[in-house]
Amino acid sequence: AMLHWGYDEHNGPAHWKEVFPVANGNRQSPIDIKTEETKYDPGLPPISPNYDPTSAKVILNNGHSTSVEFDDTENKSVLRGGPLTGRYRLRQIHFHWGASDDVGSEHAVDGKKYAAELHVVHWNSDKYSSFVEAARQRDGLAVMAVFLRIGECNSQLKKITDRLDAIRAKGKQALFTNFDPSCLLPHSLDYWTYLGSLTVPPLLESVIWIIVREPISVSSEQLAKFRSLLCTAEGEAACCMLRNYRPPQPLKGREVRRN
Ligand SMILES: NS(=O)(=O)c1ccc(S(=O)(=O)c2ccccc2)s1
Ligand SMILES: [Zn+2]
Repeated sequence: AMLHWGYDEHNGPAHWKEVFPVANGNRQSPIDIKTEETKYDPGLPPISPNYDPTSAKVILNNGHSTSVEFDDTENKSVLRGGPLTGRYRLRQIHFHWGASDDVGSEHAVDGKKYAAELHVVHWNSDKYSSFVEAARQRDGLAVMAVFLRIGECNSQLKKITDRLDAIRAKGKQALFTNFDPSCLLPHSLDYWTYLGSLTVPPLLESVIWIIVREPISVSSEQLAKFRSLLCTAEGEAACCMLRNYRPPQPLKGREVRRN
């Protein structure tokens, strides 16, 4: 069976069930959102992110993606509203992309994949006392997803893509502060929402997904910088992080609501 999970032929999403049987569970993510089958819910309020730029700490290459990690020791940066009950504390943001611009997002919309997808990860700090505890609960995590489509250079995203050469190898991190991830959100925060899971091992079924419907732009050159990140540590034979998306999973009767 696979040694370390990844996105290659020998350790990719088709193999993950060998070590993480929940991969075949009833609320796996991502999904293909069939817009005609989504249900309008007039009771769904707007989502309201409220982030403090001083929460940002480091930018990291964890070998599977690049993430910006936030200080989540207090309720300084939280997401509330939408399908959520109470406050969900900002933990980290990260990205998914593909080997070419025509694929890369994890969620799809009527079978269409975007070039990449931003995930803004939060945990239920009103009900649980730690991220790790929350990650094991059905309502423990809330991930806001934003699609990236190929277009003009995204000046806000540039704050991240310009730092990637400092963290090329797996395990490398660099200081990254004074950053409010709201700057990456589109004008409209209209969304779809459904109950799902982490899209990476351990694939925990603890995520309330909030998929923002309006995409943001990214240039082809910016996206190429993500692909030049390495999945390997310094000193190891270099291997580029060409793709890191899981394909859509069975809906298994779940409802997708929209506001
Ligand atoms: N793609 S995703 O949004 O589902 C996701 C990937 C990784 C995380 S995590 O680092 O928060 C994390 C959370 C729990 C366990 C391990 C990592 S969340
Ligand atoms: Zn993700």
